[in-house]
Amino acid sequence: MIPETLVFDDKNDLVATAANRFVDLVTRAQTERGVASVVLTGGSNGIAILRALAADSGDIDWSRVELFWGDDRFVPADDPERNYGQARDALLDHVPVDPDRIHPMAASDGEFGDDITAAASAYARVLGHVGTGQVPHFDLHLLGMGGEGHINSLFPHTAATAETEKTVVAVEESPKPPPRRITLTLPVVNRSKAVWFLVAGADKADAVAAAHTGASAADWPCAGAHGTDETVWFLDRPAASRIS
Ligand SMILES: O=C1O[C@H](COP(=O)(O)O)[C@@H](O)[C@H](O)[C@H]1O
Repeated sequence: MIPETLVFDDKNDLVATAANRFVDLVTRAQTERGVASVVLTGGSNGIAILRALAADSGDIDWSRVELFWGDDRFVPADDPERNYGQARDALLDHVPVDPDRIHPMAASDGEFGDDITAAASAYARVLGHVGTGQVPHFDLHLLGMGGEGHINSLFPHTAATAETEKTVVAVEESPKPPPRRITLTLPVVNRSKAVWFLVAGADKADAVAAAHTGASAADWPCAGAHGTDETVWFLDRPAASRIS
């Protein structure tokens, strides 16, 4: 399926448009299936869209949204690096989400202590136990992206990016700090109906171009992610500068 690529003059417009489409997609999923399932991401734009939704989330019924994370940093719960904590500050503390439908990854001082492998396995069980007993076909998976093309905590030329069986893996030596992370794998990302990339900045232009020209996921992990129904790239002009 050909991805949809939207280019914005202004990063604020990128975030505002993605937030509006988030509202449309989630309310449509709720009308069709009752509950909408969404995978959140960290990073600058991943958190900016949550702030926009805290200000205006239209007709979303937050009690019927199931929330997961694509990755998180394996640090103490109160560490500002936690994607979950940032999502709480930006959105979750401001809307009436059902606490039973919020599924964060474990922190390094949580119930699995410092055992990151146990924490990753536990998240795989969480994915399997919500709803149908199978890993969900998420309605939406949001993705930020690094300049080297990483998505979630899937970095180029790593075992995590090459994983084809496990749904969730531990990353012990992330090239981007902090080094210890938990991440969904590409087979799980690609079960999502919609995959949206939220990308701004000239430092991301090479990775955007690689993903648009059929690069390998090993070289550019972003190139290996796509939705079953739609893949949308929300780009600012500098990030889009190397695609025609
Ligand atoms: O480390 C991470 O980085 C990416 C992208 O971050 P950005 O600030 O360059 O947009 C993010 O999507 C991922 O969840 C996070 O753990």
